[in-house]
Amino acid sequence: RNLVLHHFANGYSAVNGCRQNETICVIFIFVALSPDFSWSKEVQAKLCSVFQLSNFRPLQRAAINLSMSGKDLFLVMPTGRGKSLCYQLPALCSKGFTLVIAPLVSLMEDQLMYLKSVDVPAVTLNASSTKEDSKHVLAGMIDKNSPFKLLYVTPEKIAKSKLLMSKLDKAYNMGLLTRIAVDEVHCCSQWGHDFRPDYKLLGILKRQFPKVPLVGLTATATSNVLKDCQKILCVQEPITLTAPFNRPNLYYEVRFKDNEDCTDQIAQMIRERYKNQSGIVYVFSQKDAAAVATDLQKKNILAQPYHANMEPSDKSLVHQRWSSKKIQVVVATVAFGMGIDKADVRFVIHHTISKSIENYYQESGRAGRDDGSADCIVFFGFADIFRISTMVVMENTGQQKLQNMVAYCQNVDRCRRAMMAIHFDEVWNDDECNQMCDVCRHGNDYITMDITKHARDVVTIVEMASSMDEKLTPLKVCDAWLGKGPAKHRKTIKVTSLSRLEVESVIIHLLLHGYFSEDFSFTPYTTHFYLKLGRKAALLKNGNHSITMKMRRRVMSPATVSQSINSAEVFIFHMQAVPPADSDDKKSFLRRRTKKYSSFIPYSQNKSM
Ligand SMILES: Nc1ncnc2c1ncn2[C@@H]1O[C@H](COP(=O)(O)OP(=O)(O)OP(=O)(O)O)[C@@H](O)[C@H]1O
Repeated sequence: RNLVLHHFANGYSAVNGCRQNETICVIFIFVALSPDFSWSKEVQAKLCSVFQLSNFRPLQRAAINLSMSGKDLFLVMPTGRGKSLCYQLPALCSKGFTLVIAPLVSLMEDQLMYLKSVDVPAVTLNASSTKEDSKHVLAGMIDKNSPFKLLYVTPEKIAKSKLLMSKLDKAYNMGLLTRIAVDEVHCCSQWGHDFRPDYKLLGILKRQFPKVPLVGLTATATSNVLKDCQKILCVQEPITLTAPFNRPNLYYEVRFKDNEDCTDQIAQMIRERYKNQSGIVYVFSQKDAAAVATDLQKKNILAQPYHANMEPSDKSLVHQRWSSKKIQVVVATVAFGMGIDKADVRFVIHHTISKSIENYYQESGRAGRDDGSADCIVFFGFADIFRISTMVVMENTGQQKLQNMVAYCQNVDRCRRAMMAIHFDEVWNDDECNQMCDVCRHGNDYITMDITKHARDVVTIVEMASSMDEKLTPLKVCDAWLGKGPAKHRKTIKVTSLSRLEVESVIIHLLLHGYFSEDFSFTPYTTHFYLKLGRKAALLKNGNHSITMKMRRRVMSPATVSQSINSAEVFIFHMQAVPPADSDDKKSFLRRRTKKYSSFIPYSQNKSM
């Protein structure tokens, strides 16, 4: 047991979400790490001769051995680490065939193309299969000589095709249905980031074929999501293998959008820093995909849009052109995702924040699959928060997940990996980041501000509006506070001296901490987001209540920096010099220095790669 724990402690693997006795689970995995099973020689030989790989990556051997020995398994492994091998190799080393459930036809086609290239017989049954193909596949399922080793189907097919279920039944009774693999298993759970209703019906597989081992694969699932998947799939006591979530080669950074459009900045980065390198720019909507791609093209960048509303042939053309480096950048909505297996993606830039940390981890994880360094940069814009908030308004935990993503972006003092680790139930030691996030690299780039007075002022604006039966969008609150609102309000409002970015940061802080909350209003065509007083707003009536927030120096105007004169660390960290004793000199000294902060060199350009 100590040996196993030592192995885990060194990052090779981890176990969680196990309902079994932990010791038994650990022993299973310990045993599974052994290279001495009856199938081990064949597995090793086919790894080299068929898949042309020389070694297993962490957890692959354990997953394959557990699956070969008939255990039900959940495998949580970061995107691009080689989950597919964990069911493809066992399929090849067993009699009969493995049934693979995958969410997208395009994903299956990519897999089939790959398997064909390595001579592994695999077929698919989906809505676009011809009659002839379907007939051939259905006959093959009950052929003792198994003409294929893997059968890919969509969950819809399982739910809708009685013919398929009856053939599976026959194959089961003949002992030919050897294994079931459920790819992107988190799609079963409504709590996951990509729920698909047809996945909910997959419990039928374990109920009908209880003796067939099932492996569920995903790149991102919290233990709660996995528990939900276990229930939905009717799997009694699966072993869960969780690879460490960390991708040490990815550099995480958040940049503030200081005006609504950050496309110029993105274009500059692509032309200079990422010259001739492949990447993805994720955007919020189909309209944004087209607009940003056009903007980049105008700047002589080979970019093309990709979104769900395009013809399938156009989508695969963009994918192919990008994979073969005919274009440099895909400007995509989240529709460009599952099944993207390009190894040398050097940057994933989010033009708009993702709707949750899980989504962000997954989307940004498409960078650096070859283990080379890659950048994951997200542009954090005030207005985007509310666009996304109205989009996820019907989702169960949509607002909470979005708030976590916003907190990730607003954060200035915690390692970004540490923030992600919380979502994957991992304990993270910040030292291990190795300065591969903007916070760890520029850790002291923030000031703690007392924002109590500011909070009172802005809360009063919303309170006043509400007493006049007026609803204010967050943008209107900003404008009003900056003295730019309708003339009738100006006399009563205490205009702030904060800059626009500071105003936005304070409002976000108050929203995240319950001083404001969201107030949605629905019309037949759209959903509006208004700010209303939150559960903690009343605390501000108490003279002793105070609120502090940490803010990046770069975001702060000279006025604010000098307001937070308590920030002796400003002098120590940045100036490495003793500030003038005289307070006027001190202020002008600060002003000079702050000017410098606002012209910070972008982080990723600052790093040596
Ligand atoms: N042991 C290995 N050694 C080297 N490369 C490997 C190994 N196993 C898998 N790979 C390669 O890693 C790449 C990603 O594999 P795969 O598509 O299975 O990842 P994945 O974990 O399923 O990712 P996703 O979550 O995006 O579906 C493939 O190109 C595959 O050939």
